[in-house]
Amino acid sequence: MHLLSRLSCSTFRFARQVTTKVRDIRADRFSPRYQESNAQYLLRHTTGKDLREIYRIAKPFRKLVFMGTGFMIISGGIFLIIPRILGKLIDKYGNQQNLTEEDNSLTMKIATYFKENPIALAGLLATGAVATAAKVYCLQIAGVKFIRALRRSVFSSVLKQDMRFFDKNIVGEIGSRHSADTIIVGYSVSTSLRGGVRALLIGIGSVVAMFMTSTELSIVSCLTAPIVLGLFRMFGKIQQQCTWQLQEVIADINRMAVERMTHAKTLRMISAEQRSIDEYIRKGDIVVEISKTEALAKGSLIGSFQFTAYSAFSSILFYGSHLINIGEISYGELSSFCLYAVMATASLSNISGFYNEVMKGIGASSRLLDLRNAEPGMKLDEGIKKTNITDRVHFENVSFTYFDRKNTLDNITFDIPRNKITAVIGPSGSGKSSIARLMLRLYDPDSGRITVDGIDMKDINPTAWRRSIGTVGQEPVLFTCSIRDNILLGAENPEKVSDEQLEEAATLANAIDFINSFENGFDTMVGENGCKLSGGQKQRIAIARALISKPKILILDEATSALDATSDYLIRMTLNNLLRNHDLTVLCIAHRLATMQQADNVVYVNRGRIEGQGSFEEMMKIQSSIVEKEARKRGIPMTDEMSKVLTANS
Ligand SMILES: Nc1ncnc2c1ncn2[C@@H]1O[C@H](COP(=O)(O)OP(=O)(O)OP(=O)(O)O)[C@@H](O)[C@H]1O
Repeated sequence: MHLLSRLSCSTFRFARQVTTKVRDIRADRFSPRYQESNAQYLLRHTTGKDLREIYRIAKPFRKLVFMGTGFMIISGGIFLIIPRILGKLIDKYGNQQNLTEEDNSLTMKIATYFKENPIALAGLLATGAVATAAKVYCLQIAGVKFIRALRRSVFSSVLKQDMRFFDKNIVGEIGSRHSADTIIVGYSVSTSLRGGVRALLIGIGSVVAMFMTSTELSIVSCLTAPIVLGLFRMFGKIQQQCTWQLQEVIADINRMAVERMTHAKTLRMISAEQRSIDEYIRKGDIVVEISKTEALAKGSLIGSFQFTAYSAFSSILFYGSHLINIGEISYGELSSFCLYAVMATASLSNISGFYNEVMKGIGASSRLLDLRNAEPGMKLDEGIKKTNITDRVHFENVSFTYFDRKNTLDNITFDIPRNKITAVIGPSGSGKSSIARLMLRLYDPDSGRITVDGIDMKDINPTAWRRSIGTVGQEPVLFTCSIRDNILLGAENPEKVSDEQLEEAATLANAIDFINSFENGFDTMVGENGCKLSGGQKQRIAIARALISKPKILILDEATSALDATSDYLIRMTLNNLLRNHDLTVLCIAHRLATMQQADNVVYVNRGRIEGQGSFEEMMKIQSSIVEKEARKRGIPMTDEMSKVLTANS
């Protein structure tokens, strides 16, 4: 007893040290974001609602789960009965001295039958093996289907979020969650659930069989149960904390690795490879550090468990041989008891693994369900389906601010009339692209309103509206597929677009010559984010993508900034032709007034406010006063050269 109490005291002391270590790692290394994700936080926030939701996602595959569980019961039952049969056979055919009475029990009859028909015993074992294989198959497929359903719902929910969601969240990390966390949840609902339910069934079955075989020996074995449970509780908790922390750090490492590998060219240009490698190694060190603590907790748990189990076995054997001597039990019964005790011990260890995996799965699922259930502020497909402009788009006292920023646009009022080119010019960071984003209804204004032919933009279906707009952004984004597929992404029904239409869009965008110069023409792969193309080529493909659906509205945000003077000129001519021959309304964003000669109306934006608007000629007249005002604001002496600044590069 004294030894036991000393042992438990030192174990508690050790556990306290490990817990403190975990806390220290957390405090030193993690931002509040990580701290929020610790075990208690996640458990507190994992509600019955989450579990019900997991059940709802898994519901379509319940047939497979039930079949798997059925096969598990069959195989578990077969393997549970075997030790009992073997024990009976040892007693009957092993010259047993203490067997005084004739055994007419059902188990003995079954044992005798199998002794006389060994092929039937082999058949029973084979049935158990087939049931095990079927169980693994059913539950594994259920797990894969569950992961697919969970991923699908998380992916579609993330893609349907409004822009403010993406401003607030780190996309790389969401990507990592989407791939890693779904696997963890899927693993816990399939593999660990399979192992856990099996361990639970076998564990309960073996304990019942132990009591049926010898109550006295069972009581002796059960004396160690509180120690085992205490050990599980202590070390299991530490292990859980480490596991959750590991998930957080690994998500961060993945995000960083993908980002740095994607931008390897930029890293090379700024010679930041080694710094990135060092950062990666530093983060990897944190993983090792947490893993060491986890391994220490795991090792201690297994070691103490082994110690307790062997002590219990020694007691069973000592006490069991005493019971044989006094004729309380037989050799066969002691053998059966030992086999059941081994099974119960193995189950207990499996149950602890299962508990850890399920806790891991619950932690991962609560984060995934948060993503899945996030409600977008703006519904993608609700509202009036407006797809053209009959009069004008009107910005009326519009103010707008991004998350964590102040006054991006401040009380702006201007018009974008139908069939005209409206240019928005102004210095960098003045809010020009934000106007384009509001026009696309990527965001809604904080105050004021934007109307299209008198209809408030907030009542317009964003998807239908955006489909009617062709957009070329400042940094054209291409996807990792062929030139053809990149252009077709702009079409509502790509399968209905003919090769002639594709070539027409490429010709209008002045892209056809370079596309034809490639060996595979439109089927040339553009590489990750178009890395196999030049900036100007990417921009021209983006212009072709914007033109493929023959939009009624075009938004060009510095759309020709990466083009040479000739390509720029040719595209401007194309737009002029389109304007003349088609019903086209254009919002064009540029830094310099000089590039906006074709504009019907020019709006000058500075620091989120409109500081002047009028025709190109009118704006040319007032531009030097704008530059002068700006120079005065910044305390720069005005020179003749500066008044030409807006016309530079014309
Ligand atoms: N997603 C965002 N979240 C927070 N702030 C943003 C976001 N996008 C832009 N901003 C900020 O809003 C302001 C206006 O940005 P905007 O992109 O509209 O400027 P711009 O006039 O188009 O600049 P540029 O000519 O350099 O492209 C800037 O101060 C910018 O830092």
